Parts: sequence; structure tokens; C-alpha cells
Amino acid sequence: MGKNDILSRANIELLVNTFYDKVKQDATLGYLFNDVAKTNWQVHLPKMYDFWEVVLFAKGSFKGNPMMVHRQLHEKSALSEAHFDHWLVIFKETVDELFEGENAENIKYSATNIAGNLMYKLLSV
Ligand code: HEM
Repeated sequence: MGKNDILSRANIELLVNTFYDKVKQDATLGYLFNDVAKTNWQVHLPKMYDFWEVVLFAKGSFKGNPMMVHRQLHEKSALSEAHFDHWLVIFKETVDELFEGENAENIKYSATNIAGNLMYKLLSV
């Protein structure tokens, strides 16, 4: 039996929840959320559902400024290429664990582009 594709908001919620469950406990990334940003997960998770709904389905209501948020984070505690590479590994791994199909490929592709863009703007001085 193959897996299903990412087709709904509920699917995005599962992906995002599973991804951040790993990130929270991750040796490379966890402290940035837990100790540096002191993330309020009840706020951050719904924001991320909105974000990916806009990226994947071009609908929804994400309001935010990812560039500014990551720049502020970077100023508090330096981000490196290794952080972004690892973020992407966990993200792609989580997508592949749960889903399969055109949108699953699209979301990995978008994540790679956005990560590359953030990295370029934050890390190339
Ligand atoms: C080095 C890798 C990354 C780290 C350590 C990181 C960390 C964070 C943290 C700490 C926040 C703030 C959470 C809070 O409000 O407490 C955040 C917000 C966010 N991140 Fe990342 N992030 C990374 C990469 C990415 C990538 C690659 C994407 C998109 C593909 C992304 C999308 C977002 C979005 C949309 C927000 C919300 C921005 C807003 O509130 O306006 N992040 N991230």
C-alpha cells in the first residue's frame, strides 16, 4: 500500500506536528526553539499550518515575517549552514515518512528553496 499525498489542512497539521516533535528534541536545533526563542508552541504550530497552506495550496491566512523572525533569532544565537541543512533533512524525512505524491514533492521543493533563500540572506555578508 502506498502512502497518501498531502491533500488537506489536516494533513498539513500532521506533518507540522510530527516535524516539530522531532525538532524540539533534536540535538542540533532544539535549543534554538526551547532556550533561545522560547517558542510558545500553541502559537507557533497554527502559524506554521497557515504558512504551509499558503505555500502548498495558495490559500489560507498566514501573516508573518519569516525573514525578520529568523534574522532576530540569528542575532541572538548564530545560525549556520549546518542548522539549515539539518532542518531540511528532518523536514524531508518527515514528509517521506508520512506522505507520497505530487504535493509531497512540492512541499520538499518549496522548503529547500525557502531555506536556501533564508540562508543566502542571513549568512552571506
Ligand atoms: C536553521 C533552520 C531554522 C531554525 C533554527 C528555525 C527556527 C525558527 C524559530 C525559533 C522561529 C520562531 C518561533 C517562535 O515564534 O518562537 C521560527 C519561525 C518560523 N520559521 Fe523557522 N527556522 C528554521 C528554518 C526555517 C525554514 C527553512 C522555514 C521555511 C521553509 C521556516 C519557516 C518559519 C516560519 C514561517 C516561521 C514563522 C515566522 C513568523 O512568525 O512570521 N523556518 N523559525
